[in-house]
Amino acid sequence: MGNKKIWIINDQDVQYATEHVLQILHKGIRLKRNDNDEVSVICVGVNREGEFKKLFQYGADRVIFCEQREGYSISLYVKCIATMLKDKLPDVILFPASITGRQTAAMLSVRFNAGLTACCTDIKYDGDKERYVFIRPAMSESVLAKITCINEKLQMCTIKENIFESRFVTNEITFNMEYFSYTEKGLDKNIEVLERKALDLKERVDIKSAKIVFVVGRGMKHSMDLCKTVARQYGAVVVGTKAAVEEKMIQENRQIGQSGISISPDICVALGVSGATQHMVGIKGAQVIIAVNTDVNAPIFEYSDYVIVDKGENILAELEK
Ligand SMILES: Cc1cc2nc3c(=O)[nH]c(=O)nc-3n(C[C@H](O)[C@H](O)[C@H](O)COP(=O)(O)OP(=O)(O)OC[C@H]3O[C@@H](n4cnc5c(N)ncnc54)[C@H](O)[C@@H]3O)c2cc1C
Repeated sequence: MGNKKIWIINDQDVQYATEHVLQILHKGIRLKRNDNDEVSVICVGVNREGEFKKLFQYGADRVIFCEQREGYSISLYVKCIATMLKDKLPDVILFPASITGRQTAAMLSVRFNAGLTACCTDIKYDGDKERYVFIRPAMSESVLAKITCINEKLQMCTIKENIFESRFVTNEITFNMEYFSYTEKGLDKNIEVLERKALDLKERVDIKSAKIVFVVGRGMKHSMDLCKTVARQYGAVVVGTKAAVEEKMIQENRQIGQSGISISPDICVALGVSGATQHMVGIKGAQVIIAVNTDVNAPIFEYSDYVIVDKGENILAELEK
């Protein structure tokens, strides 16, 4: 039973010590069985000493850094980390379940034939089997699956934000930096970044800390303008179901539920939402749920504090100031 190398892959190319990464870092530290196990954070991108310092303050034993000045490209990112992997052979790799993290984890797991568990809610180490055990809800949250990779040594998982807590460890740090060099050959470069554009600020809403949300479902397909107008009047953020995303009523980053985000607002007004379990897991933290649905038997009513059997449009018209 050798010493374990626990890796955390950063999903950013400038700001490395994000809250999400610090949360995963704290989990990585708790997976150490003794002082010889080592937790490393892997950073690919721009040299940022202040960010590295924060990673050490939050408990990283080592930062492995590969400088890439050309900006983010998934192919470069994956190839760079793959080269590091071959060289340094970690035992377990934890990724943020962000778009970049998920893409990178999927591509690397195929390349290395490694086990990959998506969206873990906990990780343990089984000393008898010398394997990590990845825990996550399955079958509509009715069971907790414990997943172990039995075929390959390398094991990976992705972790959503706010599953673990970050924890400041110390100001007395050692800058244990390891520099890694990777240069992509011109011909290998099959993706070119033409333009980098920041998201429209209007779209950067802080959904997680919203106090009032209007959740729209497919039933509101023809009433989105009215819904947005009324939401604005009440200072509410408009989010929705997977069906609402598929119908292009809202953007993907506003999807609530199992494959989206979880919210815990003070008031959640659900309009035209049927109440599928995959959706309800994302709003179960709401203080008060008010559901409006034309179907008296809509499952969402079972989870709601107030129910209104009516068209969503009628209720919005009543609410409009
Ligand atoms: C692996 C997996 C992951 C998933 N992840 C998610 C997830 O993260 N988030 C998510 O939301 N879903 C998720 N789903 C999909 C989920 O199972 C449901 O299909 C989805 O939530 C249904 O969305 P909906 O309620 O908007 O649509 P529908 O089920 O079509 O419901 C529409 C509702 O609107 C009502 N209605 C119709 N007209 C009106 C009106 N004028 N006024 C008021 N009510 C009206 C209807 O009675 C109905 O109840 C997932 C599914 C799977 C298999």
